[in-house]
Order: sequence, then C-alpha cells, then structure tokens
Amino acid sequence: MKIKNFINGAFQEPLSKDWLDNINPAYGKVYGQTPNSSKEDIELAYQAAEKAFPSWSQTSIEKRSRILIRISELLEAQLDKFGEAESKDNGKPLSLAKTIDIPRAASNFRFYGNAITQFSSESHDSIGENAINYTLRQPLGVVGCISPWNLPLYLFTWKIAPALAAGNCVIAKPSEITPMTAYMLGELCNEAGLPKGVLNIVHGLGETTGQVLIEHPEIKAISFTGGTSTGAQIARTAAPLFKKLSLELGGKNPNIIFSDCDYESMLETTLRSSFANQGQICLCGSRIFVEASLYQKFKTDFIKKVKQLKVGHPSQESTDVGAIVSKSHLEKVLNYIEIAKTEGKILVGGNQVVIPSFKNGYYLEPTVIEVNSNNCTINQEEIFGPVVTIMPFETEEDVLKMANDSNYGLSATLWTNNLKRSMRLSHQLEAGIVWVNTWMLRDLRTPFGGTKASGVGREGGLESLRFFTKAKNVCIKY
Ligand SMILES: NC(=O)C1=CN([C@@H]2O[C@H](COP(=O)(O)OP(=O)(O)OC[C@H]3O[C@@H](n4cnc5c(N)ncnc54)[C@H](O)[C@@H]3O)[C@@H](O)[C@H]2O)C=CC1
Ligand SMILES: O=C(O)/C=C/C=C(\O)C(=O)O
Repeated sequence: MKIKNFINGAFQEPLSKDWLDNINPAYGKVYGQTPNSSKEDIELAYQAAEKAFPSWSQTSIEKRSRILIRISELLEAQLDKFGEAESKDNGKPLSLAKTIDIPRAASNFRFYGNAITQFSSESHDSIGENAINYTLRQPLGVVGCISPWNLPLYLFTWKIAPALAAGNCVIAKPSEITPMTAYMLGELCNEAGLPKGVLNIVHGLGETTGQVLIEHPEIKAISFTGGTSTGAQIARTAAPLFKKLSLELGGKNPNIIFSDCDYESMLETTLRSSFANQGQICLCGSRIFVEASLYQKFKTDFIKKVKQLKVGHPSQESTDVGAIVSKSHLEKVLNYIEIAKTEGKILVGGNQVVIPSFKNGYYLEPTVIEVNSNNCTINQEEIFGPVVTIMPFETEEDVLKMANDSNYGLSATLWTNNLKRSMRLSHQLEAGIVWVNTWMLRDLRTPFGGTKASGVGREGGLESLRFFTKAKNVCIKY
C-alpha cells in the first residue's frame, strides 16, 4: 500500500517520486511505501497553507471548535481501524493502541476544541495614566509540527490540535517509521469539514523532508518531539531564523521508591513505567532507585513480575510487550545491553526473542540490570527500550543527588507516603513533571515538558495555545 501526502485537502504522490519502505516490525517485513518528500513537496504544502490562512484565522472560534470535536468523534468511531493500523505500523500491543493511543488522539482534538473556547487574553488598566492595555493573542501563520514514532498519532495530534484551534495552518511531518495513522487522519479531516490547506501532512525522512520544513523561511514556529540530538539540530537551524520553538526531547527519568510506599500499587505501576510500549516512552522511569531497607524484597518481587511479562505478537491479547519499532532501534538497545554487561549485572532479560511464526520480528526481553553507581553509561544515556536499572540508596539526600545527576530532566516518580518528604523532593527534583504515587496520570490541562537536555518550552493545556499564538499589546489612552 502506498501512503500519500495530504496537501490542500487532497492525497497526492510526492513530486520527488522518491519512496521509502514501510516496515511491519512484528514480522520485520516491508508492507507498504511512504513518500520521501522533497523541498518542492514542502513548498506545495506551504502554498496551500498560506492560501488557507486568512480565512482559517478569521473562522469563528465556535466553528473551529466544532470541526476539531467532529474529528475526535470520527476518530472514536473508527477506533478499531486506527488501533489496528497503529499497532501494525509501530509494533505496540493492539490492546495498548486501542485503549491509550487512539483514545488519546481523539481526546487531543476534543480537548483543544473545547480549550480554544476558554482561551482569553489579559487587559491592564493603567491607573493614573488614563489608559487601558489589552493583549491580543493572534495565530502565528503557517507552523510546522514534527512528531516521533513511539506514540505516533497520540503525539502527532497533540501538536496539530492546538495549532489548528489557535487559527494557524499546519504542515505536519510524522515519523517516516510510523506514517500510517497520520496518513489516515487526512480523510477524517476532510469528512469533518476542515477547509482544504488548513492541515497538510507531508511524509519523509528527517534529514530531507524534516530539514526542509524547519529551514523554510516563512514557517513561523516548530513544535518537535523526538530525540535530543535531533532537537539540537532543529534548534541550530531554526533559532537563527527566529522561529518559535517548542522541543520535547528525551528522558532518563528516576523512579524513586521509599520503603513507606503502598507496595503493591508501586510494584504494578513500576512494571508499567518500565516496560509500557516496550519502554519507548520518553516518560518511562528507566532508573529505579530503591531505599536500601526495601531493596532485596523489591528486587525479588520485581524480577518475578518481569519474568511473567509475555513478549509476543502485538495482535495477541496475551501480549504485554510487543515488537521494538525497527531493526536499527533494536540494535541500538541491544548495544546498550552489551555495555550493561560490563557496567552491571543483568538480573532478568537481556536477549532478543525469536518467535517461531514471526522469526524476523524485532522482539526483545524486558530487561532489568542491577547497577552500583548512577555514574555509568546505562544510567546516563537514553536507551528508549524495555531496559531499566535498579540500585539501592541510603538517604533522601543521596537519592536526590543521583536523580538530578543526569543531563536530562523530563519526569520523575516518587513512591512514599511521607507528605513532607514528597513535597521536599518534588520541589528539588530537576524535572518538568513529578508524579507522586502514580505514573503517566495525564490531565491535559497541565504543562508538559522538560528541563536541561529534555527540552525547551511547555506544551499542554493553555501553554500550547500560548505557544501557537503571538501576543500583541494595544495601549489606548482615554
Ligand atoms: N520523545 C522522545 O523522547 C523520543 C526520543 N527518541 C529518541 O531518539 C532516538 C532517535 O530516534 P529517531 O527516530 O531517530 O528520532 P528523531 O528524533 O530523529 O525523529 C523524530 C522526528 O524528527 C524527524 N527528524 C529527524 N531529523 C530531523 C531534522 N534534521 N529536521 C527535522 N526533522 C527531523 C524525524 O523524521 C521524526 O519525524 C531514539 O533512539 C530515542 O532515544 C525517539 C523518539 C521519541
Ligand atoms: O503527553 C503525553 O501524555 C505523553 C508524551 C510522551 C512523549 O512526548 C514521548 O514519549 O515522546
């Protein structure tokens, strides 16, 4: 099957005539083709978006809201179809795609369809000056949204929905590794009545299509989620062009477990925060620190639970851990496991899994490594796979130091029933998001993003609407 670009409300082959293979990771087999779009394709998308902007930016909030909510309803109505496509393209368990990815993509449209009706700006009465200032929040124009392969439609729509709600026109590039559901979204947008040219979906490699998009002189903002080194490259290109930038990058998140926690809830959630989506979520807690008095018990119970996880074909209901997204990513994760053998002790997992009926698929055992220092490659570099480390700590002070001893600063999880300690640590952890006694509880109104090498800026809630608008102050003397 050939995926096409969605430009000006129509599906079209790339002018470049260049195609990439689309691979099903559960089988390790090519199952379709994706455009590798060129500068000319991006220019076509830009012309369509630029033409659509005056009308879309002047479309009433109510109408924009209605269209976005309609897209969310259409997505919900096609949950199974989209879930199956996402699972096939990415290798994630079908159950996950149907319960998390697609529902969240629908929520993104619904949330921003509603949020835009509540978005307001400020006025300032300049007392003593006989003047009033009011601030306009105007759309930026044509903006670029670039998303990764781990949560394909979930993150693609997390960017597009607020950009459209705020009155911008969009050129969006999904990951070339998982282009399918983004392609399918185009049809729903037409059905929902989104005017042509308002959203344009252009496929291709990062270094070709993505690079041209960020270099385009007229694109006013780039919202990007992906790897930290790609984020740095985007910043190098886009910053001198004075584009607004929102960068949601990698993580090496600490999961800090105190002995006074609710043990069962911690254990179940830690299993999820370690291995959900094959550990390919930037929020996964890949460095697990356990208070020394609880360490042996945790180690025994955690290993037992990890051994029970079933690695299998994404479509099987019994599957807990599906396929890794690509061969090259599997190799990258396996390389880190080799490094782990010299830096720590593999307690469980560590091997590629060959499933007889799908023997070319990219499967990997969930892996737990015991380390005795935070200062090692596997605790410092983002692995982004089903691999976690565990180590004991003695004091709150020690664990805080280790948790913050990282280039990254995306999220942190704390397990404790000591209220004062949880507040103390939450304030001191260098992270954009701290979860206490939970993980991945997402309220879409909250700011989302990281510090240090985990990114710049915040998305989520009104933050995204602020990002996708420019503030203009008007001062009137009376
Ligand atoms: N949110 C996160 O934290 C994610 C982190 N990663 C990390 O990044 C590593 C590399 O994974 P990749 O798939 O290579 O992610 P990536 O960061 O290179 O790709 C993400 C998106 O950026 C695009 N892109 C790549 N280079 C670009 C450029 N020069 N200009 C514009 N767009 C560009 C890609 O086509 C894709 O749509 C992973 O091993 C993982 O460690 C990957 C995906 C998500
Ligand atoms: O917004 C969320 O709920 C999750 C975001 C996850 C990422 O940005 C990621 O894994 O890259």
